Amino acid sequence: MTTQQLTEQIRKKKSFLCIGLDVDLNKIPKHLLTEEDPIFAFNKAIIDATHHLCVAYKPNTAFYEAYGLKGWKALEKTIMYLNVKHPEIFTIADAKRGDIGNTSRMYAKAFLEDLEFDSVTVAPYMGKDSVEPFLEFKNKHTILLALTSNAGAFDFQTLSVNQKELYKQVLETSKTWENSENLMYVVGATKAEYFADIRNIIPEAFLLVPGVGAQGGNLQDVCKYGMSSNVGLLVNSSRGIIYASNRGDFAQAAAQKAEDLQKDMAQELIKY
Ligand SMILES: O=c1ccn([C@@H]2O[C@H](COP(=O)(O)O)[C@@H](O)[C@H]2O)c(=O)[nH]1
Repeated sequence: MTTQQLTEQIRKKKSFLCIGLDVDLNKIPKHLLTEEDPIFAFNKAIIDATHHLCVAYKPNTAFYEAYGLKGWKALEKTIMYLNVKHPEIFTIADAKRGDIGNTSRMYAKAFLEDLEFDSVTVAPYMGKDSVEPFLEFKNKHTILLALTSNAGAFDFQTLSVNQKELYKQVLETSKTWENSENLMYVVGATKAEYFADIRNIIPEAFLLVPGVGAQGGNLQDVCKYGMSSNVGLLVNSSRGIIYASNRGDFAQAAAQKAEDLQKDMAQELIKY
């Protein structure tokens, strides 16, 4: 999917919501545990109830890898279901990969070619040759960790390197890489005061913004400083939506939470 198509979907649905599919078998409704594939059954119900309210889904691969082969199968079924039933929805493999080039190429193939995700999250720490193999895929996107939502972001990302904060150096340097037009960036909603500086360096790039809902980030602040002329934001909520209820009404409860966020987003889209 191109970023232009993504912006069109955002305008059409009046939403830049990304729903995180972080499935924990200890948190899903008990009655689903008797299903042949409880993870997929949960995801399918959530997708069926929410697809009209969001423009992206983001399974965090940790929640699938933790269940071994069964988890990976459930991830494969989920992405296939999305690609067949809702090809207009942007998909993100939140895998946070990155290794020497030879290995990154295999990660890129796994997520962008084999599983056919639209994008994958990648850590910048190993530099240019670890990221460029992901960028080679046409109309696919590499979402680089820039300034993450957790407290540990201040351990390294905001440290000064040659008089510049490291996350700013990541933004600047990554713009020089081959096929850098395929880059998006992760910036946490909990760091809204940094968005203006970030937009000075990357005015139009799409930002994946986790941290509203369970982590306490504020949507209005993110939009005030982070929205670009093409919107340029995908705001993610995972636990705050998918675990709204653990009873029979879980999918409707998730849809209600997603609709609350979508309505707030529609208001923000009018403002900017
Ligand atoms: O900086 C980051 C990068 C990734 N994440 C991931 O996003 C979701 C957030 O889940 P919530 O339940 O809405 O808090 C999760 O998969 C994280 O691993 C992030 O939170 N911050």
